[in-house]
Amino acid sequence: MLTGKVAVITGSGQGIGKTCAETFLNNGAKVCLSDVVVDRLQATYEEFKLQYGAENVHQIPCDVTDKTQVEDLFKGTVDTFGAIDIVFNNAGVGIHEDWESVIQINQIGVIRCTYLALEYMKKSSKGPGGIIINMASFAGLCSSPLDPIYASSKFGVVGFTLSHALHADVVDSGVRMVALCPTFVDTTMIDDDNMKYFIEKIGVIKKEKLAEVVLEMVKDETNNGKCMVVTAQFHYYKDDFPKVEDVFLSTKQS
Ligand SMILES: NC(=O)c1ccc[n+]([C@@H]2O[C@H](COP(=O)([O-])OP(=O)(O)OC[C@H]3O[C@@H](n4cnc5c(N)ncnc54)[C@H](O)[C@@H]3O)[C@@H](O)[C@H]2O)c1
Ligand SMILES: CCCCC[C@H](O)/C=C/C=C\C/C=C\C/C=C\CCCC(=O)O
Repeated sequence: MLTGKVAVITGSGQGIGKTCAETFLNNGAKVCLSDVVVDRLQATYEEFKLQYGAENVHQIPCDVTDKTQVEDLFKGTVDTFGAIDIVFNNAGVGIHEDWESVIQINQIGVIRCTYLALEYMKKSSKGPGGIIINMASFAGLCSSPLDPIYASSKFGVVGFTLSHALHADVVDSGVRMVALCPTFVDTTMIDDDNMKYFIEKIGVIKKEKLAEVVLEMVKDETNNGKCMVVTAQFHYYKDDFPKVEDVFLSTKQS
């Protein structure tokens, strides 16, 4: 159970973010919903307020590419619920004509939210500690020619999360930093003819199943610096990323 815990989820007006919000609420957490699309956010907020009570759900519109809005998101959550224990940096876009905005939203947005959330969560700032889950993708672990920019943004999230988890600012902060790499999930993001071939080959993860894995990640207090891979068949922590000291210590000098 997550009773007494407070979660912030970016991009939670629909899709994976909305389903994870529902799973957190069902497990006793208070949730601050957030999205750049305000009418979608409002509709989800109204739905959850009826179901879970106004004391358990809050909404703050936020574009993760805007520093002031991200600051207002975390400050507003603390003002409302008193603290932040869980941040799910989920907001993202798929295939998009403006490649620079994909990097801005999917990669720089995650980095910005991580830095600002940490200020409210780390124990040295009298925060409660907790977990920051950064949404990447299986496309952040392998070459995927369908959209090199999307893949690049997600490789960036994996690299940032696994590296930042080991940084001095994080290791003693009481905050765990974890990356999430699912294959295709049943949201409108994958409504694209170019993906049909791949989807037929590897299948689709149900949002509800992914949300259960996210819940498992929240409850696992030993997962700092790990990367969770989720497929339609199974999920596991990928543990074969070399650390920089492993690379140098294992390299024979000629
Ligand atoms: N659906 C998949 O197959 C899949 C697989 C792996 C990873 N992902 C990742 O999961 C995340 C959620 O995707 P989804 O499938 O639920 O898609 P979705 O389109 O249903 O949801 C994404 C949400 O993010 C919001 N958003 C977009 N830009 C934003 C911004 N600048 N600021 C704040 N919110 C913004 C959207 O309004 C939307 O509500 C994304 O990061 C995506 O890359 C999706
Ligand atoms: C096996 C990769 C599954 C990635 C799912 C993903 O995050 C959903 C993304 C939706 C749109 C993004 C655009 C590109 C798809 C990325 C990878 C497809 C893999 C196929 C390939 O290019 O070889």
